[in-house]
Amino acid sequence: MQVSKIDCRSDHAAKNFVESLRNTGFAILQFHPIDSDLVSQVYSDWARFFSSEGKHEYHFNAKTQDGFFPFLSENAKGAKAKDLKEFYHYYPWGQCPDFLEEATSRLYKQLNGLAMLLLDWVEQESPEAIRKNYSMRLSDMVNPSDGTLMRILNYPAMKGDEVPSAIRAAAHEDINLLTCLVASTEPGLQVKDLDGNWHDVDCDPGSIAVNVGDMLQMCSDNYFPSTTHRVINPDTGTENKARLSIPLFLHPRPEVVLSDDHTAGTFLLQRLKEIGLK
Ligand SMILES: O=C(O)CCC(=O)C(=O)O
Ligand SMILES: [Fe+2]
Repeated sequence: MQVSKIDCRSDHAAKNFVESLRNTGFAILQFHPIDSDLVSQVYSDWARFFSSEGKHEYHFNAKTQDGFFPFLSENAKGAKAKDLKEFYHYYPWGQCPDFLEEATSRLYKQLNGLAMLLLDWVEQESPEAIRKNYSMRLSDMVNPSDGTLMRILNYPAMKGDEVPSAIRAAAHEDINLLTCLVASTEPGLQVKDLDGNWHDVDCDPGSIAVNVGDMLQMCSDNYFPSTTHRVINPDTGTENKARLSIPLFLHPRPEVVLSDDHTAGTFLLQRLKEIGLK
């Protein structure tokens, strides 16, 4: 299983992108419009945040879910051990340290803009029989939406005393419609094929990985697969560095209908309970 790399400048970008989502649940974007200097700045600013004790003053709000989630807060659905990560949920309306606000909000806006284009590509390239299941245009489900969040993740260097079964991010599927993941500066992301084998996602620094979440799988009647993925631990020695990554999770407004059984709101609540965040 090889996740395709898409040149966003190509005339065939939309078709190739959607074909890759359909086949693997993932696509890697190259030559995309996200400003790489901004990405570098956001990474170095947040590395500073995670290395400071001040981070604990921004502890997440359990009701609104914005803020800092300390190390070992979250487990993947059904996983016993907690993931070896700490992270921050950034929403434009939520709490954010002053020194991070300007660059972080700029990156949020850029990623959100890219995501609208990608949803239009998905819409345009969906077969008519699938498109008719969408309760509205896909981009209208999330534009605007207070639920879309940017997660800044820090996987600290391994200390050697971790629970043996714990990994950086245990196998999971994303809950939301589509995820735009700013490539990490370190490897580790893997995707699972239908036979249960794991494959490295060859996501060079500078690229953006995009993947289908459960909500798009649901509203496309399983046409697009919400593929299982995980982040594995580094080898010990020189490979053992902290790893940062930044996914933007596109969440429709709560009242948006996804299927006969679920709105985005009811589905999200069910999943947050399953992963220990509610
Ligand atoms: O860190 C990564 O590369 C992936 C993170 C991820 O899959 C998630 O937070 O849902
Ligand atoms: Fe994920």
